[in-house]
Amino acid sequence: MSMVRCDGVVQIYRAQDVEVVALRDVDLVIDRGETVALLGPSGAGKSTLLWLLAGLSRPSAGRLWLDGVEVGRLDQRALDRLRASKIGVVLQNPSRNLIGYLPAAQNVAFAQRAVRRDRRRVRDLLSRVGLDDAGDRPAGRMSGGEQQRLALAVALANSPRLLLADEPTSQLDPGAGRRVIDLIKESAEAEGTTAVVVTHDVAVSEALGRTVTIRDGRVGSEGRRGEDFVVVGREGAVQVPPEYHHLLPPGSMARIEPLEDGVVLRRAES
Ligand SMILES: Nc1ncnc2c1ncn2[C@@H]1O[C@H](COP(=O)(O)OP(=O)(O)OP(=O)(O)O)[C@@H](O)[C@H]1O
Repeated sequence: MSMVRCDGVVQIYRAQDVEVVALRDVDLVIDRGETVALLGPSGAGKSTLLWLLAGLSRPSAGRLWLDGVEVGRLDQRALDRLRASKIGVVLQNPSRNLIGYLPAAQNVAFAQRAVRRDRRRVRDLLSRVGLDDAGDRPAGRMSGGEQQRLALAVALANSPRLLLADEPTSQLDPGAGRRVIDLIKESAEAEGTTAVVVTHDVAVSEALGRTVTIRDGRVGSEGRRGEDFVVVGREGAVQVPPEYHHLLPPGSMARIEPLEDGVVLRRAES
């Protein structure tokens, strides 16, 4: 069964009189144990999608399943329970994941409140993010990079089925970034944790099993094993990647030439 299934997911923000369509008809299936890098330009809708997958808001339209359960059918309490027991989240600003006055180790332990407490896992996670000796330090007194690593330990504390992380290496040097990547991959391999990671860090996207690129609120392309593919969306729509806009600029006319295994798009001379 898939861990994540989005079926025509739409997300609209309403601020005063203005509506922003952040996601439009997102179709996406992520299997259990997959590691996915969510890529795309600023404002494309990556954080919005992550927020929905975290159960932190509900889609404006469309259907979303997490671990086989349709989110729209859960009441708030059931959704909170699903989040606490099955989902781990690293938000973009790491301090938002942490309780500043609590020592690091207690932050990790607190994240186990909905599952069985496991002190060994707390110690092990702190060690794997390179914070072995920092367990007694209040999270609020840690550097941005330390908080970012602690936030990952907190997100993994409850052995989540689904790990969601928004730019988890943005404040880390390459060595610490590598540890974070390794921990995400090892969790997937050893525990079957599905991971979806928003990132601009090439080291992260290259290390994960699959890339999904969001452009203008849609799944524009996907990459597997180093090869990129455009995705034919609903009603047959395809996004021409920006690197080919000089050949086929947005708004230009094109001819479609059928081949046996697909079609070719050629700019029509005006
Ligand atoms: N709370 C909000 N209210 C109104 N509009 C919002 C809100 N959050 C996001 N948006 C808008 O929704 C769109 C998608 O934003 P989102 O943060 O999901 O993009 P992103 O791909 O994560 O960008 P970045 O890489 O810069 O973080 C943008 O146009 C953004 O301005």
